[in-house]
Amino acid sequence: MTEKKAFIIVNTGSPECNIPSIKTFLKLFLSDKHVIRMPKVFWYPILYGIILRKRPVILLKKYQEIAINGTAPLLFYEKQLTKKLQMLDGMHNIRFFYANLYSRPYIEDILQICINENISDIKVLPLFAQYSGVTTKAVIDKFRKHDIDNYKLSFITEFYTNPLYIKALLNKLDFKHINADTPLLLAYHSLPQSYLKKENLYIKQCMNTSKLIAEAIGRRCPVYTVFVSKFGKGKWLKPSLADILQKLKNQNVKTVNLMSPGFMLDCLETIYDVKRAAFTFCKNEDMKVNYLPCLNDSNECVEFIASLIKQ
Ligand SMILES: C=CC1=C(C)c2cc3[nH]c(cc4nc(cc5[nH]c(cc1n2)c(C)c5CCC(=O)O)C(CCC(=O)O)=C4C)c(C)c3C=C
Ligand SMILES: [Fe+2]
Repeated sequence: MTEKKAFIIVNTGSPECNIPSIKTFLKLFLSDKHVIRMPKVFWYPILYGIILRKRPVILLKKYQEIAINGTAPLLFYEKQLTKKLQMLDGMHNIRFFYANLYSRPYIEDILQICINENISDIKVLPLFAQYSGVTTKAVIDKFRKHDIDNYKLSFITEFYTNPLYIKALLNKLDFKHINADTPLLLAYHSLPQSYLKKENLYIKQCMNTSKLIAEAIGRRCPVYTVFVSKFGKGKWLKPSLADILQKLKNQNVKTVNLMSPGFMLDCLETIYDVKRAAFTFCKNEDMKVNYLPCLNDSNECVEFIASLIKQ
């Protein structure tokens, strides 16, 4: 009998556009020890007393604004990407799934399907190009917690050096707009500075991703690494997107290109904290911003993931 195989792409997830779903999503996200490293006795009063009361209302409006056909963009693209992978030639012996850390379908749900269907070889792709304890490790630990005898479990991580990933990102750039006067800003999710001792690898990998992109475009324009989506108080990784836009404004720069290689799929963070934040700044300052979407369900992204499966 041939071995049954599954390939699972995994992300943080996104809630449905209603308050209870957003509350559950935030509760799971912000109770995860990979994400919040403060002792629970100090953290829970803030989480339950303030965040879970106030933030869902603010987020509901944002998720409603960015929804695609009523669905959060991250969930929309995960579904599309999985469908396109399943339709690829030569992949009919593999079942493709998407799963999430903090929203439906949860990792546990997909693992249960694999068990029910006697799938014994499971390959997991956490959709984070740069390794972080917050994201990649959270995915690996969740799968390992449910590890069961008699099935093979493997992970594909830290794929930022993969030439097909870089090629897929480059494909988003319009080379007509790449010149010495038009800086390219590359956005990655920020982290609290207090995490840096353990997360040195993450920063190095973000910087190296930017270097690989700069080299691939022949250093034809200035390239800046920026960190976005600071959450709460305290010091986070810098420079922020706002810091660099202000610096470029002071240098009289008129146009910038902007993309988010730290995110495979467009989501609240890329649409609000990257795209909208830059548009708002540039509108006020009379600058132009070309926002380049994430890889999402593009053919180049499908081709890149297919190459990982064949490895
Ligand atoms: C301390 C809090 C957080 C850390 C650290 C953090 C790191 C981190 N996050 C991503 C990717 C995503 N984050 C997303 C949403 C999100 N992130 C946090 C908090 C931290 N993230 C919160 C509270 C939320 C929920 C939304 C909000 O309240 O602003 C998402 C999904 C967004 C969506 O569309 O639903 C992604 C993806 C990375 C890569 C990362 C560190 C490397
Ligand atoms: Fe986040």
